[in-house]
Amino acid sequence: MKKSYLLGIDIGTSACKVAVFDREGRVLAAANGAYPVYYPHEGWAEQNPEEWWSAVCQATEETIQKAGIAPEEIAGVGIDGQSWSAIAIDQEGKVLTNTPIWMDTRAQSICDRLNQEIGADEIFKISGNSLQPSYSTAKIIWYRENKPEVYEKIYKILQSNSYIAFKLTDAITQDVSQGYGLHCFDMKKGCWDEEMCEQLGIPMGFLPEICDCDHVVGTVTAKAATECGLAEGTPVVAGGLDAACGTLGAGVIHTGETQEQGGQAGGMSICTDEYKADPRLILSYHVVPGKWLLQGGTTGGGGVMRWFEHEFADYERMMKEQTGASSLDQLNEIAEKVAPGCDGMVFLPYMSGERSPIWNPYAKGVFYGLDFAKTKGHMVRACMEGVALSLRHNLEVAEEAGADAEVLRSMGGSANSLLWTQIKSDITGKPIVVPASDTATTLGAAILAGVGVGFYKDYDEAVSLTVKETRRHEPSPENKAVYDKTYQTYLELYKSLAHMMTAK
Ligand SMILES: Nc1ncnc2c1ncn2[C@@H]1O[C@H](COP(=O)(O)OP(=O)(O)O)[C@@H](O)[C@H]1O
Ligand SMILES: O=C(CO)[C@@H](O)[C@H](O)COP(=O)(O)O
Repeated sequence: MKKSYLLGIDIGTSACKVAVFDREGRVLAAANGAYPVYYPHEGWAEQNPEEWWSAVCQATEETIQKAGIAPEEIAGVGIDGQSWSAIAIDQEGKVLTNTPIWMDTRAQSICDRLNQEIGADEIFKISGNSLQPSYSTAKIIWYRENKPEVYEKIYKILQSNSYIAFKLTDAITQDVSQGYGLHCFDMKKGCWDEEMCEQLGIPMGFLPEICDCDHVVGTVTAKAATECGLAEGTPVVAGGLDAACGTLGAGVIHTGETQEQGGQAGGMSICTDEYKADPRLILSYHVVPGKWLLQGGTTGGGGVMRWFEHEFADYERMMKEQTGASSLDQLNEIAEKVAPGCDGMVFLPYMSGERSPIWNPYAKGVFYGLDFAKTKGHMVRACMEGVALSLRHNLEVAEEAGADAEVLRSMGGSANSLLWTQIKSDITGKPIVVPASDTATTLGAAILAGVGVGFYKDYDEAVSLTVKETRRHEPSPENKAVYDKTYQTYLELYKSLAHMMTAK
């Protein structure tokens, strides 16, 4: 049977997305599978990888069925996933406990201790990243100190995409783009650093061998085929970090090109061909060989709207039954009626502490500027502007680090909002191109599979065939002038409140 299609799987924070693409990047069908984030204590955020797998199985079956193709027509599968998991599996491949995810900051005191003992500069020199609790590193040590019954059974530590690759193929892998989660990963050489592993107290035996993201790690097993509806024997590539796959799926593969992301998390990734680290930012390898991504990664992105909708949109959900407009679309409508600058309201989007560039796990979300004249529309718009202000903050720090962004290429669910994308363009003063919103990340994963199985000659060919511009936003100089003032308030607000945002 002719192998004409590629399948991409994305382990996002709010849901897994699966999509099947043809060679030109057209989406034949897509499906989502939702799962919860558990917040058992303040600062904790966990997910159950077995729930990811169930969601992947359901969404993959649904996608193939909706596409109306035979599973045998799929030439390859690529998987991408959220960063900084610490999925502990035993010798039989059983998940030993829920994994703390990238939003989880429970291990702050372990980071403080290691930064003191080893030296924050020494750790940064090897890893290109400052040691913070959101990364995988301290989570593994947390198991040792707080869950010895789990720790003593650990065979390997996996990342989100490598766990799904394992469920599909039985192969235990670690791709190069997710290496940045561990501070014993040498960010200049792209391999584990044995000495730093030892200093940090991470057994080398826990860490799978590093491979390229487009490396075929195995084929779908008979068991996985029955569970998820793929054909036994379909090649699976290692895949990579979701932000990096979304970057590829948004067409960012050359130095200086920049992705802007609005999934649960927000931020941006600037593509570079030289090692350029800054302790205030995040550095990873791109999924495209020979490139790095200098990232701004915030905790509040699309997730802010998701939270707002969940807590405050009962009315809009009720109205959906009458008008057919989704609650998110209705929130966009009321926000659009409010002027840029939100009549002085400012929102700090630090909804799970904050990652770059302030790195404060105790930071909190703040609405500033409420009065009796303010409406729900003001609150929605302030949320959108706050996320865009954190994007500008990261871009300015990246500029200080020597990485300038000119045009931003958006990806993730937030790019569905024309208003939010325009706000981001106005606040940053940068043009924004939108190739695809919901399917950019799965497209990136599918491209990795395509390059891995020889469906595409190289990344240039894959991107030129599959990535199309769907719309473009130009910054408005008038709005930018208003937002320049809002930005100063935003910075000032955190500076004034930071002394209250500390450990209890
Ligand atoms: N029309 C919209 N307006 C505003 N936000 C939206 C809209 N559509 C989707 N989003 C946001 O996109 C986010 C989901 O993006 P997605 O890329 O699927 O996330 P993840 O990969 O983290 O699961 C949600 O948090 C949601 O609030
Ligand atoms: O940390 C990063 C990238 O470095 C985040 O992008 C997370 O990987 C979460 O991704 P989403 O669930 O928001 O897509």
